[in-house]
Amino acid sequence: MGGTFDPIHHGHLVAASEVAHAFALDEVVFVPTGQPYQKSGVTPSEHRYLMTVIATAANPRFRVSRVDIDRDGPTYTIDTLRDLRREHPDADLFFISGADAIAQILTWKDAAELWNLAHFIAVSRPGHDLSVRGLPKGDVSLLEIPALAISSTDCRERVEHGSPVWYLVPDGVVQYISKHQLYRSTTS
Ligand SMILES: Nc1ncnc2c1ncn2[C@@H]1O[C@H](COP(=O)(O)OP(=O)(O)OP(=O)(O)O)[C@@H](O)[C@H]1O
Ligand SMILES: O=C(O)c1ccc[n+]([C@@H]2O[C@H](COP(=O)([O-])O)[C@@H](O)[C@H]2O)c1
Repeated sequence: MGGTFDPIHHGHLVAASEVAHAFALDEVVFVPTGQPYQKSGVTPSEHRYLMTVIATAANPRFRVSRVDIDRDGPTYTIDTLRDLRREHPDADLFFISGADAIAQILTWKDAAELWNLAHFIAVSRPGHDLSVRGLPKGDVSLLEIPALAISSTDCRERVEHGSPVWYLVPDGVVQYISKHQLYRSTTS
């Protein structure tokens, strides 16, 4: 599952857990982006990586990969999947993403080649249509998951305004955000 995870929240974790169950996956690899070229003002990757490690540590089937944060330059899924294929030459690879991300996938770098590298699984997300119109049949699966209307943007804004993020993100992530004073406005 690729994501910026700024911060990781329970929407991500429920999506990963539901897909792992539905597709009988051996493990889910969370891959925090290094430089998500379509987003600005993103928190340094080591913070996002460590929050992802904290959030997934208790689940023996969850793992976090550094392939994207250790690669220089903008993060493209084509490179993520090639790196993961190199690490796991015999694995069946699935790429998990939300309905909002899957809607954009044809705009991603080398989109036509992505389908040869993994099977794509799009999960439902409140506020976004779950549809594979225009995407290659057979290469993308859709999965309805319990709706959690949580976004990283909302979590960041809550912290900035002094509102709680308890139960939106795992407890360890609440504590990590507080310890490192992430998402505080620099002007206040
Ligand atoms: N609540 C959710 N339910 C289902 N999928 C989600 C949810 N939140 C995020 N996702 C999916 O998880 C992947 C990684 O998401 P990302 O790290 O960008 O989180 P985000 O909450 O969308 O962040 P931001 O608000 O900063 O854009 C994306 O494919 C996204 O669609
Ligand atoms: O490959 C691309 O061009 C591309 C463009 C936008 C997003 N992605 C990937 O989509 C995943 C979700 O991204 P984000 O920024 O919404 O968290 C993450 O793994 C990104 O690397 C990939």
